[in-house]
Amino acid sequence: MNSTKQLIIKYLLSHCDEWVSEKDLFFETHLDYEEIFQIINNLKENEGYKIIVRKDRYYKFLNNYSLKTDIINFYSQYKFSNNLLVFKKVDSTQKLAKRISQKNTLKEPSIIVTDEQTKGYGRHGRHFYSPSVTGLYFSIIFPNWSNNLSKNELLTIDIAVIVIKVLERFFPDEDFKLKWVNDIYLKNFKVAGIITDIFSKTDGSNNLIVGIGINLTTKKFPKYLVHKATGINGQININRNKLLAQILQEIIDHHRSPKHFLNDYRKRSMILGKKITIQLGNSVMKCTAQRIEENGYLTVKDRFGNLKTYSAGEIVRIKW
Ligand SMILES: O=C(O)CCCC[C@@H]1SC[C@@H]2NC(=O)N[C@@H]21
Repeated sequence: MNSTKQLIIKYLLSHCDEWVSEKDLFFETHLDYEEIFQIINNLKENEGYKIIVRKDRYYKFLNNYSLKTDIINFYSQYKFSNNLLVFKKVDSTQKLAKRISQKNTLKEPSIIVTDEQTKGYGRHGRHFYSPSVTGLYFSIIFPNWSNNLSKNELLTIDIAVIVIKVLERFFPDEDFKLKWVNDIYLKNFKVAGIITDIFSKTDGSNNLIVGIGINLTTKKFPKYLVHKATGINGQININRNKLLAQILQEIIDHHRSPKHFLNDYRKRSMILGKKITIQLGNSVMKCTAQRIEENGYLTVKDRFGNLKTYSAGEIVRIKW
C-alpha cells in the first residue's frame, strides 16, 4: 500500500470512528491540505467509502458496509494484496474462480470476494441465496492441488472450524454448531455453508476451489429457505471487511502450515450421539451418529447395531 490515496485510507482506518484533522493527515502523507480534501471527497462521493466530513475539515471514517480491497488488505496486514479480487456483484464467486483457473496459471492461493451473487450455488447444485451486503460470499483458489479425497475432506473440516472460531470471536453470545460435513448452524437454522470443487486443468494439474457463504445480517429469505436458513444477527452493524480479512488470513496461514482441528470440530458437532437420517445417493438411512474419524469421515450405527463409516452424505434430519 503506497499510493497517496492508500496512505490516507490506511491512516483513517487506523483511527476508525475517531475525528482526524487535516493536520494529522498532512503529517502522515505530506500532501497539501487541498489535495487531502479532494482525495477524501472522491473516496466518499465516488468510491462508496463512509467518511463524515466536518465543516472545519475534520474527518471520521465509519465502518464500511461494502467490501473494499484496501480495507480488507489493511485488516489482513497486506497478506494477499495481489491475489485478492473484490466485486460488487457476480454470478457466483465459485464459477468465476473456475473461469479464472481456466485462463490463468496461478502460483499462489487467490481470493475472489463479492457483495452479491446472482447465481451462488451450494452442494448438490442448490441455489445459495446471496443478497447484497448482508452476507459474505467468497471463493479461494488453491492452485496445483494434489487431489486426494481424504485430504480434501480434512481441509473442508479445518476450514469449517476456522470459520466457526472467527464467528465465535465476532459473535461471542452465539452458540454456533457444525453439521457434518461443512454447514454451520445457529439453533436449527443454517447460517453458513462451505463447498469444495476440484477444477482439472488441461495441463493435467488441479486447482481446489473452496467457496464459503455466510448469512450475516440477512433478515428476509425466499419462502423455500424461511424454515432452513437465518442471518446470524439482523441487528448488528458488523464490520464485514474485518471479519472477512480474519477468516482469509487464518485459512491462508493454515494452508501454509496445516494442522488439523478434529477435536475442535467434534466439540462443536450438532450430530454426535444424536439420531439422524442420512441421505446417501438416492437412499436414506436412519442411524445414530457415533464419531468423526481422524480422516473426517462419519461413523454411524444403523438400527441393527452395525457400524458404518461414510466419507460423504447429507444429514437431512436430526432428532433432538
Ligand atoms: O451450503 C452449501 O452447500 C455450500 C454453500 C457455498 C456458498 C458459497 S457463496 C461463495 C461461493 N460461491 C458460490 O456460488 N458458492 C459458494
